[in-house]
Amino acid sequence: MRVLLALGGNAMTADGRARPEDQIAAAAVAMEAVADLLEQDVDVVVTHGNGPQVGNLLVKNELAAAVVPPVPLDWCGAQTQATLGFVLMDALDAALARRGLDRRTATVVTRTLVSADDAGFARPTKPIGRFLPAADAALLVEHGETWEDRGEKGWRRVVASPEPLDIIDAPAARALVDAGFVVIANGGGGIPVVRAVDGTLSGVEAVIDKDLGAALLARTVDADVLVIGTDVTHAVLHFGTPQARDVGVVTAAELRAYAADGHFASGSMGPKVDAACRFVEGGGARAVITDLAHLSEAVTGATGTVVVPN
Ligand SMILES: NC(=O)OP(=O)(O)O
Repeated sequence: MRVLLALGGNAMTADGRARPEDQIAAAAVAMEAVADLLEQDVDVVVTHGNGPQVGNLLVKNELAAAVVPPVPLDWCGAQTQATLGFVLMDALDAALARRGLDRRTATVVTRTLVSADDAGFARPTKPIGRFLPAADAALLVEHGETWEDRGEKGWRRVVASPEPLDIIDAPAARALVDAGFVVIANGGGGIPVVRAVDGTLSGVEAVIDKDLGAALLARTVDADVLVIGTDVTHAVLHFGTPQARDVGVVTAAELRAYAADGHFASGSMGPKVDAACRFVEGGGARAVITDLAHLSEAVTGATGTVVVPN
């Protein structure tokens, strides 16, 4: 069995501040689960989010712009692929060594094609970086940024998030998987690039949704199961109300109907549900949404929100 494991950027950052020590601790938990699966002869490919991390890098760039040249958002995304790849490889190598497993790990810097005409460029939807109180966010809106009320945690900056169309570097990831490497690829949904009429690629300032990128990568590497690791054990109906109810085993059609009824927040559970449905609608056997502590059980469908074909 081959599994694509998508780790949430928020789940990797404890309180959302994305301190290095929190990310290292979360990577250790997640990579123990990966090592468990490898020990059971399950083939694992890993991808990860970068929302908190790429937002923090953008702020550092902006604050330091008078001192050193700032870099664009797609460069920040590329930097998060390298940093999180490094953290995950260190954690995975340690977990493999404890079990005496002889596997090599590799991170692929991954570009993902988007359309320059994508409606997402005109309407920012992807939450990144830290949460702020409404008054602080209002000041940044006056400076031209787009911020959105994200509920009880506060306001969060939103940026363009075009649809992922093609994972340019999937062949490299696939070759490494086939050669026996445990591969980390398409972090942050991939570095968004557009193709000019002459065929050349160039980065664009956006952050792709990593769950939608994961659904595409999972099909590209022929994964049987997509597991989306986040900070909750299940998708929840009537979230935050006395009627709240975990979603267990569900068909893609049933889950899409719940989504159409407004049960899942945009930029949060919404894209995870969409990605899970896309994966099974495209031929995947099962997609599971759960937290980092339940990753290895989730692969068999024993826990979490388990999305199955209609
Ligand atoms: N790129 C992305 O979707 O990251 P998060 O999962 O951290 O929001």
